[in-house]
Amino acid sequence: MTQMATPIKPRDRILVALDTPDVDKATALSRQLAGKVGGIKLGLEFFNANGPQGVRQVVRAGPEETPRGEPAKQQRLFLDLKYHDIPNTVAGAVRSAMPLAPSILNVHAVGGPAMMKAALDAANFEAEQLGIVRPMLIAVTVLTSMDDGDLDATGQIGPARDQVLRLAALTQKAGLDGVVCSSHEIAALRAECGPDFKLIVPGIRPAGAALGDQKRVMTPAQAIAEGADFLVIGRPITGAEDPAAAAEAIAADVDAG
Ligand SMILES: O=c1ccn([C@@H]2O[C@H](COP(=O)(O)O)[C@@H](O)[C@H]2O)c(=O)[nH]1
Repeated sequence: MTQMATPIKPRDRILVALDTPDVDKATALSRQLAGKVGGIKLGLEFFNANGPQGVRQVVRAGPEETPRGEPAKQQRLFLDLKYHDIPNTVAGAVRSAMPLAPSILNVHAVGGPAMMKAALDAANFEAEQLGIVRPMLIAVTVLTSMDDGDLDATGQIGPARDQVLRLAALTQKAGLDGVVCSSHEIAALRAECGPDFKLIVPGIRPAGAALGDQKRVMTPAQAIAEGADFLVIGRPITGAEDPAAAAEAIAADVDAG
């Protein structure tokens, strides 16, 4: 059983990537965005600068005022540390991350079945020890910054879509809850892996937004229409002059779609 089994509103499917080393900036963004989107994602840039203590500070930053003065709800957290190491080391990393009570935790699928199973066992064991719900455990397939040519250069067998499907099948067989994929693979993954397999999708760009280093992209409304469970969106929100307004515009678009 994972933390997010109930149906949710489209805007609650948006997780904002707070890619910054600055804990005060991330905290302020988290506070501004609370209630507008479904949660936040903290990754390598933030974690390497601020560690678990920084994560705690940011997730506790709810809206400054709640409608009836009740305590602010903790933000949903995707802890995006993309573990990829030998099974014993990844299991240890998962155990160490669990006290942060993330909603979503991830590994790289290319780490293989034994590594993924070790991560899952560690998450189950530690969740029981801590008396918390196990986070959704997902695996990264092919990074959304890579196209078929980039994949060839690494010696992996492309095209990207085939490699994503292969790694997703491996992930599902290992018992994990879903994958990180691009919007281009959603339809094929739904057909192959079924409706309950979670698809977490970065590489999201509103029409006309700068792609940056992303190569396999789609707009937020299109990706939701394709069937993404969660969208990961960073720079189009955090790089905007008014991040709260940018998040609200994207959320409204997604709700309308
Ligand atoms: O395949 C992947 C896996 C992870 N990411 C992460 O998502 C965000 C995207 O940020 P943008 O600013 O919207 O490009 C970022 O934190 C990546 O580390 C990904 O992009 N692709």
